[in-house]
Amino acid sequence: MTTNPATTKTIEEAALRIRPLDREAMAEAAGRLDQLTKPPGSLGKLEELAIRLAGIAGEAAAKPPAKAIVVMAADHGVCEEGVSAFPQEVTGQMVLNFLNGGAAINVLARQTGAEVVCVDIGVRGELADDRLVVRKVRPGTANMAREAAMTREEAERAIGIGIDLAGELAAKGIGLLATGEMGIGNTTPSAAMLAVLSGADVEEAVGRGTGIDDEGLRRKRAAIRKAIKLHAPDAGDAIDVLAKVGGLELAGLAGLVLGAAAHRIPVVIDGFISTVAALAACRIAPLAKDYLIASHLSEERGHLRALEELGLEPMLRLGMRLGEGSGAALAFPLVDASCNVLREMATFGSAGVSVSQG
Ligand SMILES: Cc1cc2ncn([C@H]3O[C@H](COP(=O)(O)O)[C@@H](O)[C@H]3O)c2cc1C
Ligand SMILES: O=C(O)c1cccnc1
Repeated sequence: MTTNPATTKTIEEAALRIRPLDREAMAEAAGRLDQLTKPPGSLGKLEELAIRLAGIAGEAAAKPPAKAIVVMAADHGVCEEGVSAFPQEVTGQMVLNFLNGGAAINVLARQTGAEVVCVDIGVRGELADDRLVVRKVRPGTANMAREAAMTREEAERAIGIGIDLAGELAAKGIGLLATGEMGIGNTTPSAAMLAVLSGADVEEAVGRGTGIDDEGLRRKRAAIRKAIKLHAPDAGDAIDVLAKVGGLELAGLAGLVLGAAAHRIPVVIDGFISTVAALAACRIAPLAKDYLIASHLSEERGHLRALEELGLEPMLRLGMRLGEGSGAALAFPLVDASCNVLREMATFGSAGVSVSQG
């Protein structure tokens, strides 16, 4: 398979730039949390998050960060196999909805003052709109049940786009990123990737996505089994898996995770599709895992398995199965809460509150 040395280098450099968390800053945050006017550990996951954010930022009490949700949009050739409850043109139609501010992600982002950055990384057809970030690698993937979804070079280019975008947003002052996606059919490549990367049964990895019926579910499983058999993706090579049975937005989001971690920026991961993209990123650069915050547990079958594969525990369980970054946006206030607890709560000493007797 051909590769482009420049893109291969972008990925390698980002992976090499990812550093372990700052243990000193984490110890300082943990020490401070124990001095605050509350029983030790009583703020549960907020405390764990505060400690990890300190390790990412390299300082114990950083301010709530400026936030952006990157919604990567792309089409999927595998839709020909009848794997989604919705027609493929909905991808482009929803991109316009995002740009006009009418989608669920726009509402949820507005509530937390987050920016939505919508990227065309592989939508079929031209979407002419100044507000759209156009970085199209190709107009949709090929049907993986018949041929590889894309070439390795294209997968690497899509990963590189995500890496570069994280860098551009970091340079603009964004301190917290979230993954979002739009791509009719994309739960199919996500399930295929999960099956290959985790060794899970196709049955365990595949869910109903937008709500396909039993017949559709059978077609979806059959398409995935056929694609895996046909291309035999190498489970030890996440880029091979992305190229053969993945998607352009999945590759772009894997790159976003790598780029964010390289810039010491935490990334809030949304649902099933986003988690599979993050899993691919962590197979490329395992240290990226410490920069991930799992927002919610999606209803989509396979999501729990994907989270377990990463060793992540979601903060919310709301029965959602939308994607777009919707669950991630809902977790933003929790990130702010953990920052503010560390910065604003009084200590036992400063407030004159008696400490524990044992
Ligand atoms: C109107 C609409 C808005 C969406 N927003 C996210 N998705 C979600 O559904 C799709 C994945 O499900 P499947 O693999 O079954 O097609 C993705 O686009 C995902 O982002 C949507 C789906 C629809 C129909
Ligand atoms: O969890 C998700 O991200 C998801 C689930 C179903 C459909 N679209 C997205």
